[in-house]
Amino acid sequence: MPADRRAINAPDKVTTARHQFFSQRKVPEALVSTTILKSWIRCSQLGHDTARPPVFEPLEARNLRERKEQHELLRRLYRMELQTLLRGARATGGIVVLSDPEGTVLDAEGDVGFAGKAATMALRPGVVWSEASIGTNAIGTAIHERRPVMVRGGEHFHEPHRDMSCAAAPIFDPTGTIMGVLDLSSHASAMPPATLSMVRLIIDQVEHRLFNDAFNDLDVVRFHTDPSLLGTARECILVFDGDRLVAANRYGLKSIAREWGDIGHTRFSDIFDAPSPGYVFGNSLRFRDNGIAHCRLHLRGGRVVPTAIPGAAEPEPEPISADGSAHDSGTAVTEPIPWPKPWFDSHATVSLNHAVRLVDADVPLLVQGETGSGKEAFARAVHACSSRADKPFIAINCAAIPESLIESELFGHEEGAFTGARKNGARGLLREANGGLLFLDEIGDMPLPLQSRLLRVLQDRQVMPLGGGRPVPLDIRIISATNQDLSELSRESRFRDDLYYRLAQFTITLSPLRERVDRRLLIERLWAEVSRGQTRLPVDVRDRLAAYEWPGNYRELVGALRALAALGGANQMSLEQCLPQALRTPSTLRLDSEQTDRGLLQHHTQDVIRSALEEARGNISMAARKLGINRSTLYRHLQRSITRQ
Ligand SMILES: Nc1ncnc2c1ncn2[C@@H]1O[C@H](COP(=O)(O)OP(=O)(O)OP(=O)(O)O)[C@@H](O)[C@H]1O
Repeated sequence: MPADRRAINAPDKVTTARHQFFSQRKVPEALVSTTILKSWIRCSQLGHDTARPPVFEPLEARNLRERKEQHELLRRLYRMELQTLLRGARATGGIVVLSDPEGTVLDAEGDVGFAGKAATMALRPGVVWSEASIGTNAIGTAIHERRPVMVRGGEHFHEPHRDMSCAAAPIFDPTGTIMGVLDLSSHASAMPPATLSMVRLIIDQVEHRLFNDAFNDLDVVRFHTDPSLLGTARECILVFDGDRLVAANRYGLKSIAREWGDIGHTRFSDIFDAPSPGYVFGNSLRFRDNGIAHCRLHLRGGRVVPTAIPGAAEPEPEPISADGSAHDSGTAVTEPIPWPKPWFDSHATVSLNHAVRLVDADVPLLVQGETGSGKEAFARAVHACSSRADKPFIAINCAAIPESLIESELFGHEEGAFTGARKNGARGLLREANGGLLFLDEIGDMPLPLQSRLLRVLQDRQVMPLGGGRPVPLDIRIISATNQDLSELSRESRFRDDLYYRLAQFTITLSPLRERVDRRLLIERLWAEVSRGQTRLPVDVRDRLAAYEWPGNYRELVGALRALAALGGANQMSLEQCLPQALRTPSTLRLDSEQTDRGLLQHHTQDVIRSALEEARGNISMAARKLGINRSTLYRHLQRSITRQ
């Protein structure tokens, strides 16, 4: 038989597969995709018989109308894309079909000729195209698989459907629930393989629109490594409530290697190098693995973090004067310099993650650190990332309240409890913090008698206001902070050791700013905030700032940067001139960190060489072999260290 006749008469793979599966009850090997094969198996188990047409009952007109109303948002989004879809359908002489999440066809339009034929095959509004109802088909199988599916000709379960091919993809809402399915169907032979890609592109648009004007009360992070894709349907979108991922688009999930099921269980700090979106500034987002993406943040309350996306400029905010009223943009008024957000390094971020878990698990924390090292900022970040983020955060500075008032401030009082008591009494800060987090700053300065009272409150989990009244149950999480050595104070009996053990069930020590290795980066970020991104910090000024000891830690640094921005930001003075006095005196500067690094490296190299020589009992060749370098290199190192000494 000539080759061409053989080709014409040979059954195609799908026909062979159907014969093996439906007639011979065999599993066809490599003739159809596993998606189709699995669907055939499912449909057989559901009792479908390929020889008989499926039995279905279309919805009555009234029920169909109701169903359409129920899915009005889906249909509106679909209609926005309809013209493009119809162009695609016309090209293949096919129809566009929209179904609800159960597979009920809501709308079907396109080529009149094919629409008539499709209707005879039951592909018309009101009919449910689930696998259970119709057998293997693109709509039902896409719903089952939760992904785009193409079903061509004989891949359909039932014989009558062999005449058509369908490409369908589910539309996901931002939490991963299927909202509906979009399908393009045409004559079996007319469907080009690219049809499914086109359906996917349309779905991208529909899903992207779901984020417009939504989530105003949450933080929306839009990002992409390619800045030109920001603002398009292919940008990655993640939505956070505090630090918890609560919604996303498919691109967002894919970029962070997560799935729909991870929504609600993933924290911002699991992915990015910051505790929550509120801690990101500017238009770059750093991943934990150090990758960088361009981003655009819409923080809760409608605040948009400024970015520099071409063609997507944000409207200029109206200038606000110190008293809060808007003023003419022409008036030369000095605007208040912003207070920058804390920017944690990787050590503090790890501690933050631990702290959030501990606080959520009701384990009291003690945060230690020098003055200005960010203890309160840290506690606030813990609160913002904890499950109590929407509950109160009450900070009490035990050193700042006069001793005579601490008791009533903390525990509250009844009316007339003491001379000067408030008219209707006071709830007290402990009760203000009920349900939320209490931050006891400078706990080491709490007077001893009050320590006993606080201990009792913590043990009994209830507070009794001064002057009597009924005890009030308390549900608070506690973070205490100190810049003193609390264990030392307790050894000297200046702090109750039982209270110490109660409050310090886990201790976190924040490092001083001078020990932070990414000081240059930190300074640049803080500067970008205080200068509103309008001036660049000269490299030498940045390096001087980075090299300073900063005894007042972040508080001092932030103060200096704000002063620099106020004086030099508008270029009235050079930034160099505006440096604080202490920074203009070279003796207060530490070694430049690169020099320090170089010194450490040299020191380390000498150590390694010394021990290799010791092990080799002074034998240069053997020591060089141990070190994996040649003898001349080792001689050069030895020569250098001798000249240095
Ligand atoms: N990691 C950080 N990055 C940038 N700024 C920070 C950081 N931590 C704290 N700050 C800023 O430094 C200032 C002082 O911080 P904070 O009050 O938290 O320090 P503290 O350790 O509680 O001080 P004290 O010991 O005096 O109570 C604040 O303006 C805060 O926003």
